Amino acid sequence: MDFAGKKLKKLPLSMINDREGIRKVDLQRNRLRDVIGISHLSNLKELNLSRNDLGEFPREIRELQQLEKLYMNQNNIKSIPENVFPQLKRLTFLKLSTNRLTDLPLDMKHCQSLSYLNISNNSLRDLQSLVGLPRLKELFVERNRLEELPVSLFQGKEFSVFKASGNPLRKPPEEVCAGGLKDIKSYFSMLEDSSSSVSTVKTMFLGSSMAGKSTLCRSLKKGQPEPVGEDDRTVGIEIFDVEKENIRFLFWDFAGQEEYYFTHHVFITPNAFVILTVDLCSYDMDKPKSFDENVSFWLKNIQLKVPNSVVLLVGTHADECKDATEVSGKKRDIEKKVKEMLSEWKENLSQQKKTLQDLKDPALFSEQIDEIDRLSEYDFRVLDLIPMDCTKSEDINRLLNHILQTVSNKNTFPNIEMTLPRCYQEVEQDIKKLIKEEAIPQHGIVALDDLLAQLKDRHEELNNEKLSCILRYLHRIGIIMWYEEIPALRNMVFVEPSFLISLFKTIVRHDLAQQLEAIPKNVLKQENALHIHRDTWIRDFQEKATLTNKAIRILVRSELKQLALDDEDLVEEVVGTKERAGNLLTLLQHFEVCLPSKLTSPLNPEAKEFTPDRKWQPSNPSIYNPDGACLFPSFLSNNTQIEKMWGMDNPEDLRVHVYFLPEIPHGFFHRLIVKTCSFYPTHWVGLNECCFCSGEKRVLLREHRSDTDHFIEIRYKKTILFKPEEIQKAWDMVKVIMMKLAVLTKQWRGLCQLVHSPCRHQGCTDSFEWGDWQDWLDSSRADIFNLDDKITCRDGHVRQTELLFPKGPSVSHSNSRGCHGKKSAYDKSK
Ligand SMILES: Nc1nc2c(ncn2[C@@H]2O[C@H](COP(=O)(O)OP(=O)(O)OP(=O)(O)O)[C@@H](O)[C@H]2O)c(=O)[nH]1
Repeated sequence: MDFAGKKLKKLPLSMINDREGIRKVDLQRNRLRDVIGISHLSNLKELNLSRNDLGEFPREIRELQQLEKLYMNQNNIKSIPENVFPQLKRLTFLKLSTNRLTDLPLDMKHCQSLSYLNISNNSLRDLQSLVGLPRLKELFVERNRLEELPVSLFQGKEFSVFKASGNPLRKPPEEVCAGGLKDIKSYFSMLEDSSSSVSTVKTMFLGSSMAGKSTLCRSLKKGQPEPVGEDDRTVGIEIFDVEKENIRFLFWDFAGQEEYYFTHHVFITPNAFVILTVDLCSYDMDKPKSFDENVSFWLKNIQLKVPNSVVLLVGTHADECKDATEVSGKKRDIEKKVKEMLSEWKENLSQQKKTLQDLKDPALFSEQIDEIDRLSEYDFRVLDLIPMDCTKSEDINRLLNHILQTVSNKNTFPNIEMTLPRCYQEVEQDIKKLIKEEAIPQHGIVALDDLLAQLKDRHEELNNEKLSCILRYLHRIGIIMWYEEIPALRNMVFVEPSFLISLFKTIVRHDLAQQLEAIPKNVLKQENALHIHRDTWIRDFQEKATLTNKAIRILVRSELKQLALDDEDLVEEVVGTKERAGNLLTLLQHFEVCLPSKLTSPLNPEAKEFTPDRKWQPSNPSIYNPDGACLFPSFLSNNTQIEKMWGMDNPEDLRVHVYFLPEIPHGFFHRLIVKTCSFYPTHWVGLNECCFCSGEKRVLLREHRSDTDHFIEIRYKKTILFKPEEIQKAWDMVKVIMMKLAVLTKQWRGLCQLVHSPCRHQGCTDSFEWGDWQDWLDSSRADIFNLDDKITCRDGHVRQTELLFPKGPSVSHSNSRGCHGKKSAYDKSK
């Protein structure tokens, strides 16, 4: 029986009276506060009570002895009485996520058949009640308040899924849990031998160029002022390992110049302490731009990426201000503007939620409303500004004490202290020793098998699985880099991250044109290049943001030479050979920093022959071309090429607008381009536009940023779309882009999106809002179009619906449903 979204406050009588017949009831998205009478349905097997207003777990449910599946997610349940679950002997599936549970009943372990349990998004501190559930296979406990997981939960147990992210975990630390079940089990088994408690804090120094980040890092490490020359700009990122009062700090000093922003994103990770450095002397209270560039830009980017960060504001150059009054005035001004910014962000979210809830049928937007709720719950904290003079010892010490105090506060940093098996630290130290003893090359690039073998020599008790688990942990906290998820790099470990970062720096740097200019003649010769080639490389880079693979090879080679590391094998490893791309490009592409520019690769002799009427198999489009080039979209400065290739916009183009809340993160659009263009080899890229082709089909992506709205426009060029198959093809292409967009969005946890189709009438500003569009992305079914369906916008323009939004197979197309502007278009529930 389907009673979903009927605004019910009580169970419908028709349902209760049909006592024995009902097997399955869907009551989701109503306003139920109780379910009195539910026990009459003695044969009920599936009950969906999600998204209601239940404040208590209804005891009556224990009478439903045939119940197999129970959905109680998204209510306000605070506690569950005893003696319910032992009665539900057939219950296999229980979803209790997004409630207010602080405890679970002790007798929960007697729910004998339970195999799926989701209790994510509650306030649970303890999972002891789950120990002993005999059939549990899938367990979700994300975003609770768990500090420890009971070891007995995993003993003799074969979970197929276990998810625990978003908890202040210390035992095992979140970085271990992120490795999955195997890593958790390995961790506990290694913990049995011996353990120790360690406190590690990754501390990220961010802020505009010349603010004083490097000065702070070096001075804090030394415990006294350490001047940095004005021309000693940080390139990329520098890492410092600093131990103070038994707390290990990993200082990450991020370069402040704009050219580096788009690679920083990769290294801004959760569970870190952020120090945002602002030059107080050059800060101008009367110019909003000054606050935007020096404070708000950084805060927004941190908040979008890691929305539960703790940020400490540090105001440097205080000694260069006129007097103490100027310093305190600027401190107050920055703090006030930050507060306004944060409350504006909260207000925007609640306004957006209200807009969705005020729609005629808010149930169609329930997932989007949940997303907004999720964002509102994040606690992004910005601590008061500490003014200082980095050239003064007492200021450095004052800051150091303040940092120590802040990270030791359990309310601010609940999980810096963690319990680790002793071998975790031993393996880390052994890796350092291996480098020192030259058993691992100085650059730290080592084959996984080799590293495992060497570590095993020192730790007979650890097998490969356990060692890999430790390596994964070290990667997650930033001590080594091991990109297991990239097939080409799976067997490669970078035990010296600073070396890898220094390779990044050879290409991603503010003075790249000068670097190219400085390539000496003899080096050019080695690559069979002439001076005139070098001039073209510089021009191509400045005008088209492309850098040829030859130039990349030369730059990296000379960087390696400078580091006294120019052995040929390493060069091959890093910069590649004629047959394959090196590690560096693989990584840059993996992080969506660049993409191979226009394919001019030679014909592939392995390619399948084309036979008419048979589906054609393209040859490998990602073949590496040593004479090719890389395009860095972030370095582009105009859209000239796109304007030529795309031509004029036409109101009849099929259009989708993806709105970003609170805004499009810096670098997002270019990453989307890299992701999408690697899929469509024929493409043109510009500053905030990109256009690509697939056969006759042509699509444009365009980024719009204004003071009020940020959105990405997807535009499918007007073609005559008559037949459902043609329309389907157009939507398929849009779908591919939106899928890439959704994948990318996962990297920014503080982000949510709304999708609109603008009215197709020239000059009309009305638009239609899509319902829970993620369902469309997830579904593999073809959309079904009824070409007679019409929809009317607020301004009275009547349009066929199939060119406004894709539809699920049985969407109601009736105009009488009142699909006017800003109403749901894609109805997932139908
Ligand atoms: N007088 C004074 N000089 C400072 C202070 N802090 C930093 N400086 C100087 O300002 C200059 C820039 O400092 P850096 O630490 O290199 O700045 P940064 O933020 O790391 O800059 P990027 O590397 O470009 O990101 C250096 O010459 C420092 O010595 C301060 O509080 N007072």
